[in-house]
Amino acid sequence: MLSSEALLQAQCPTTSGRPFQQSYSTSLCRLKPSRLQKRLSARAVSTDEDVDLDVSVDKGLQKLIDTAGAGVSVTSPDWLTQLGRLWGGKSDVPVADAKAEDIQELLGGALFKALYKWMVESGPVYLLPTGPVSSFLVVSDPAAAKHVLRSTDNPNRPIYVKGLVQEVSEFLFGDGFAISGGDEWRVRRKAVGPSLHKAYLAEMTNRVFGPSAQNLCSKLEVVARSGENIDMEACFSQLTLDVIGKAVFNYDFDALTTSSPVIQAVYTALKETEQRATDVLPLWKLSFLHPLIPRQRKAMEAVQLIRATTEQLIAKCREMVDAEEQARFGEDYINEADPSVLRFLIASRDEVSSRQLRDDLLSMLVAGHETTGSVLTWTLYLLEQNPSTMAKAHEEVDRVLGEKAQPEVADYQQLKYLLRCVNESMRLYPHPPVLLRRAQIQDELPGGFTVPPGQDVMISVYNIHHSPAVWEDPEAFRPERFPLDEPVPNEANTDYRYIPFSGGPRKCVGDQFALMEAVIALAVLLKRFDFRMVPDQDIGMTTGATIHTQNGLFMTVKERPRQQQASVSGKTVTSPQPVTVNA
Ligand code: HEM
Repeated sequence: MLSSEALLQAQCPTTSGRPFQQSYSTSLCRLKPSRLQKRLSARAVSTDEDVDLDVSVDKGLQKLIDTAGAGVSVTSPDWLTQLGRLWGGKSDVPVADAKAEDIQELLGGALFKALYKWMVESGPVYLLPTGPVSSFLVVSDPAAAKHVLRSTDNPNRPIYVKGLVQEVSEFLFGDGFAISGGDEWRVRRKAVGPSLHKAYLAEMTNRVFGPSAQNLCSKLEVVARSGENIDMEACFSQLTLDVIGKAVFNYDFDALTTSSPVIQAVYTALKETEQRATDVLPLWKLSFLHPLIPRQRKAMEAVQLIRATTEQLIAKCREMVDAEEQARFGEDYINEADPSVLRFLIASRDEVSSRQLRDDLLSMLVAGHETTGSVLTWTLYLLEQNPSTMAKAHEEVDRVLGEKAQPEVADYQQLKYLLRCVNESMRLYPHPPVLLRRAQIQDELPGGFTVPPGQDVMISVYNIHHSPAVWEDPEAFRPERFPLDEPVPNEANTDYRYIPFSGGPRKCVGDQFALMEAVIALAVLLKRFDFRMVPDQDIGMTTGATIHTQNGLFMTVKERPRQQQASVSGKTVTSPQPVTVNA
């Protein structure tokens, strides 16, 4: 295997340190706006030719707007590449040869796949022009990714910030700590992080992860009896909303049995953040236009729904916390009736505004829902596609669970192979597939690339995880590449070759929560059922912050032979207990 440094040197000569963005902006500013707009309109591509707009914007711009609120992003048509070449100065950083047709077939699909193609052509560090005054420095090298991630919001090395992520998702996360930076972020992260302590995760295992998965089993039982098929991606999205609702707010969305508008709202809002990041003309920056643009209207409606839900839940919880409980607050504080993150934060008497609390909790709701849902979707898909791996997973689940219908914490620790299946699935399908950062000052990446101040950097986790220079046989689903007697893979023990939860100070705060939730859900489901893909299905791939299928993941479900299943009446089984706000 090539080391990351060797890969950099072999494929990418060093740059002379030209400030990329500055050279684009100054050069392009010389173009008359009307000419520029004409060019943009001519090249803009859309998947929806019949966009129905009730706004009076320029015809050419209409194609950039997606009334569906999902699916259309426009990035780097080839004239921008040519401009990149023309005004690229003396820099040796390769400019991606992005052709409109490369993008066209991926629109509404998996745009991050184009990043892979350009990595193969241009090397692990290249420049991707994305607009008249913007570009991304795309990084697909573990050493460079490690450097950037560890220098983000690092008080000792404050080089990178979230930058564009903050700009494009502020409408959703507001003051939430997932997008803030500097001291503001540090204080909030210190307050929220401890809420996910070990005792809390153990409590979640028994009260939330297992019982919620059992609720999904009840739904699947009906499907198994009828012989119909079911969209497992939708099921996992419902399951993870139920889990995060109970874990963060002690609230049961009951998404598995009633349709919850929050699911669509979260998807619409996340898709909007992605679209904002890749729009050639950032109309979203003109907030006075929002009421006139259907896509923006939809996004704002989605955010209002999520905020209103969060505010109601906080108000209910505030009423319940009394002084006695606050006095009992300690590092591993758990309220027996309500062990939620919300209760923890209110009981900690954290001096924080209602808005800050709302946005922090909203951050956790959004960050912890779709991500785990997508991990479950792709893990089940990969297991179904690889029968020998599925057989090993079944064997482990049956052996470890025995008569139990759901694992306890000690069992979770024994479900090592299933955890490696989840780890490997997150290598092949990382959520999100790219991480964004912005350089605040000039920097130099390992390998000698100079990053000018203000440069947006896109770390392609997907590329790192799929690069043949980093992984042997990268496209194969092989959980065995992470041996059971070695530590669970993470960014530190793989030297940033494996970064599904990011790394450095901004690493995911819910990584252990998510792994436990996913493994427990899969164990409960595999114990009970056999899953088969509906034949001749084109599941496709698209993104909305996480990697989704395009058409759902339809499966038939069959109860496994009785002797392998748990005895639901057995003493070891923790029966599902619905969590309610008033509990
Ligand atoms: C498998 C599921 C999950 C995946 C793949 C995932 C992935 C990530 C990644 C990659 C980041 C870092 C983004 C960056 O560096 O720009 C992140 C941040 C974050 N995640 Fe997760 N996450 C998952 C589950 C969760 C859960 C369950 C929660 C909450 C309980 C959560 C809460 C957060 C928060 C609050 C942040 C922001 C942290 C900060 O900026 O300090 N995530 N997640």
